Amino acid sequence: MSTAIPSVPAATSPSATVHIDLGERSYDITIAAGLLADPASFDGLPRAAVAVIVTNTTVEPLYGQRLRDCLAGRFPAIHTVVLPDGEDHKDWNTLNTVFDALAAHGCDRKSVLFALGGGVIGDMTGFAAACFMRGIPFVQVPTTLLAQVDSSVGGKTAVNHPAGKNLLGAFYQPLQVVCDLSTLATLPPREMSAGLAEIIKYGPIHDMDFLAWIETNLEALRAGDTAALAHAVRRSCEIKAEVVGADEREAGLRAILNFGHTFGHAIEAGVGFGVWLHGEAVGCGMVMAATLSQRLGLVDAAFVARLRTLVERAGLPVVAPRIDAADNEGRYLELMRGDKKSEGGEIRFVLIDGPGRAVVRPAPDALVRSVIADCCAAG
Ligand SMILES: NC(=O)c1ccc[n+]([C@@H]2O[C@H](COP(=O)([O-])OP(=O)(O)OC[C@H]3O[C@@H](n4cnc5c(N)ncnc54)[C@H](O)[C@@H]3O)[C@@H](O)[C@H]2O)c1
Ligand SMILES: O=C(O)C(=O)C[C@@H](O)[C@H](O)[C@H](O)COP(=O)(O)O
Ligand SMILES: [Zn+2]
Repeated sequence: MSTAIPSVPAATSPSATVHIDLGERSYDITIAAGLLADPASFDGLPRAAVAVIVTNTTVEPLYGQRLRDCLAGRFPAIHTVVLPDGEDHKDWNTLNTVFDALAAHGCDRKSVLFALGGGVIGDMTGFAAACFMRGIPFVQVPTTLLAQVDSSVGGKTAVNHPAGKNLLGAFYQPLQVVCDLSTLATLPPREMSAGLAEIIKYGPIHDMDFLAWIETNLEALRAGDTAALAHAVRRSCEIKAEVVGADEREAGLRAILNFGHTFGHAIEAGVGFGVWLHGEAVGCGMVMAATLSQRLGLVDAAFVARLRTLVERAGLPVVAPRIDAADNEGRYLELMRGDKKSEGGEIRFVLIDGPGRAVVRPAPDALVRSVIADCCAAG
């Protein structure tokens, strides 16, 4: 029996280049297994005296030398800055240690930074590049699924603040994004699941055919099948490039990429950064946002159930944590009022108003409270 959606589309090539066009600037996202074994992967880059690789204690022993070997013929001096691992280190203090290293290594405006790691390293390196000498070039070399399908593309860079997720940051684009799919072979299953959350996100907000493809290919993706991963990374980057190309600085459309994040960021901050992975919080946040969409009459119960089932199948939590023993709903609302999409203290949610279509709008507090109460673990 044949199905309408093949398990991996015949057109999927093991390698692809996605172009992101931002008007005055543009860059390529190259996707293939083995890019870190080939110096030609970095052929488009300018030559400079100094390159600095920013990575962490987990990724450096896995891929640091491969990247240094790739860059050796291009940069006379290559330095490596190894940061502590974890979302709880995505902060101003750790960022400051990057500035210290750039100054100590005599970096100038032509020096090139390389972000080698997941989204935490990518966001911090990008922000460091945006700030140092008012802006130096940087390259994204994402090594997690989440970073390859989302964080390395589009130029949002940031660190966290105790008052909120990604509160300090800049829009600052990389020169190039190099996604070596073979790095995903060492990624723990929990981190693969976290990446799947951001892949699933692209379905409800933009492409229901892609959602159906993910449903069919979920086991292959979780097993690390290269052809399936190549398609998921390519399609995710295509959608993100299209959205960011239309609205680089989130004046409007780009906010749809925040589906699941209003609730999700409240979860991350509420339980403490690093306790729930970003992708876990986004997965659960998407179920909460879809539930709110249903209660506003925008989608039906079957849509919410379909999304919830997929999030659960991806190995992600679908029951939200309690974040305050005395006033759980109040604490969620308080954290969400500090979200970057809020206006005048009014929370604006990314909601689904039809399969494959998102809208950004406020919702009555009482309704939001009912969603939090029903989606959270029992007290
Ligand atoms: N800028 C954006 O548009 C954007 C988009 C989505 C998420 N983010 C941010 O990205 C961060 C989450 O990124 P993440 O999920 O990649 O988390 P992460 O950067 O913490 O990486 C996850 C874990 O995997 C390890 N790791 C990385 N590559 C590995 C590999 N190949 N093999 C084995 N282990 C590896 C890391 O050391 C870390 O322990 C959050 O801070 C989130 O806010 C930013
Ligand atoms: O690129 C975007 O735009 C996104 O919103 C992608 C999100 O997945 C990502 O987590 C982003 O960092 C969230 O940004 P924020 O502005 O809500 O902090
Ligand atoms: Zn995200």
